[in-house]
Amino acid sequence: MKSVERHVSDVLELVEPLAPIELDLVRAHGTVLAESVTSTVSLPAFDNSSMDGYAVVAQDVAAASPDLPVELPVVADIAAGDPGAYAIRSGMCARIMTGAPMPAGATAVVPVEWTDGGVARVAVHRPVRTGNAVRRAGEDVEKGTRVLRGGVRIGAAEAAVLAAVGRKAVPVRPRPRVVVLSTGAELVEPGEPIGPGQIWESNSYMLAAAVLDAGCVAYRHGFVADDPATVLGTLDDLLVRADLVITTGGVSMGAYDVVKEALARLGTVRFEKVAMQPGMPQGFGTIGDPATPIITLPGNPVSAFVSFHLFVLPVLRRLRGMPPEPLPTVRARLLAPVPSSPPGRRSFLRATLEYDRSADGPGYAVRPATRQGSHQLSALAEANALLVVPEEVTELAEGDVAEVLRLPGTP
Ligand SMILES: Nc1nc2c(c(=O)[nH]1)N[C@H]1C(S)=C(S)[C@@H](COP(=O)(O)OP(=O)(O)OC[C@H]3O[C@@H](n4cnc5c(N)ncnc54)[C@H](O)[C@@H]3O)O[C@H]1N2
Ligand code: MOO
Repeated sequence: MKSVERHVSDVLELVEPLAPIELDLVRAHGTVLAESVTSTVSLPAFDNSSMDGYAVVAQDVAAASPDLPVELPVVADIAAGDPGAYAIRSGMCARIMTGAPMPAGATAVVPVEWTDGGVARVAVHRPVRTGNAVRRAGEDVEKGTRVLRGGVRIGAAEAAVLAAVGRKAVPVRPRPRVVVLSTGAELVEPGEPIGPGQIWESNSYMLAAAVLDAGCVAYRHGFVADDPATVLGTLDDLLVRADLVITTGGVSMGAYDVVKEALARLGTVRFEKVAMQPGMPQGFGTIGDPATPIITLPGNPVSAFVSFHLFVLPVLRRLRGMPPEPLPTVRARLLAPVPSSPPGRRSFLRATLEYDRSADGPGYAVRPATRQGSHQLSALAEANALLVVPEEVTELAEGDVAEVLRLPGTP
């Protein structure tokens, strides 16, 4: 059987980062910057006050005290946004607001709280250091320097710095468009009546949500029945929308394993067994012209979920222009044993990870769920992590330390 690592590197071969497009800042949220951004301006662009108060020559108020305040005439009143070119000399001051440009000649700002707040004349009660409450031009960003590296995801802070340096649009890699298609004759849309032997379809909802959580656009097609011609026809119609297609179901050994049957004929999709539990039967390749990458996940819901997080997430990261990292890993002490794990296959057990302050010192602790079946969605919904049991390990005792993958969206 194929190793997990080998399968990750094989599926990653399917894709390249998407070609950049120019997007308005509002729409760029959640996309990934395609190249570094250099500022054409300094920030702040001009010396300005960080407080409401009075711009002074610091030496003028060096002797100021509550008992012996220094009184100065106020020769200007400068608000934020004031375009005027003001200047002061020793022996005078200007009232100034936060963000307003410093008048030429001033060396510090006295906060209004240290004065009597006068309008024509002001009494200053305390001395200030040179530079007090002054934000210098360029102390945040120097003109010509890089403010963001290519490859960063545009979130709140990134949007702020881009706007602050005056950028309206940026080159980004767009959100990948991912088509999700389930297969199976037993499937019924949730909300519809259900008959004998039927189940409500859940994989396409799960995967569409996981795709959205991964910063991509999801097209949930729902499901098609177990008929190769229908599967191929449906896929053909969906390809125009897709940077990646994900299917679930129909990849194992069954008599009606429709995805395998339909796609194996094309010769561009490989079906293999990966040495893991759950998620053993996997397929990947390309379909259509131009070739669109496709990853076919097993139908068991927990198997599809685990496979998505191990194999599809790195592919989506690469499409977005990010390093195709695996899920973040921590080592954690087991709070309960793992009685058995299949030899030769790596188990990914649903588990709850918590930060623990036990007598042995603080660290992570992990509790494997009791229901580990590939169909047991309730345990999956309670889990925030996947506990990894290596191929050569068949059981773990309480207190053993193991590797744990943190699922996205967990604190
Ligand atoms: N003889 C063998 N049987 C099976 C093997 C094997 O090696 N030999 N592998 C097992 C493993 S492991 C898995 S995983 C499954 C994978 O099967 P398929 O990918 O072919 O999936 P299906 O047979 O279509 O469905 C499996 C299971 O999941 C339910 N399912 C499918 N799609 C959905 C959906 N969209 N929403 C909710 N539930 C879904 C389906 O009803 C089945 O119960 O094969 C094992 N068998
Ligand atoms: O490997 Mo399957 O994916 O056990 O359920």
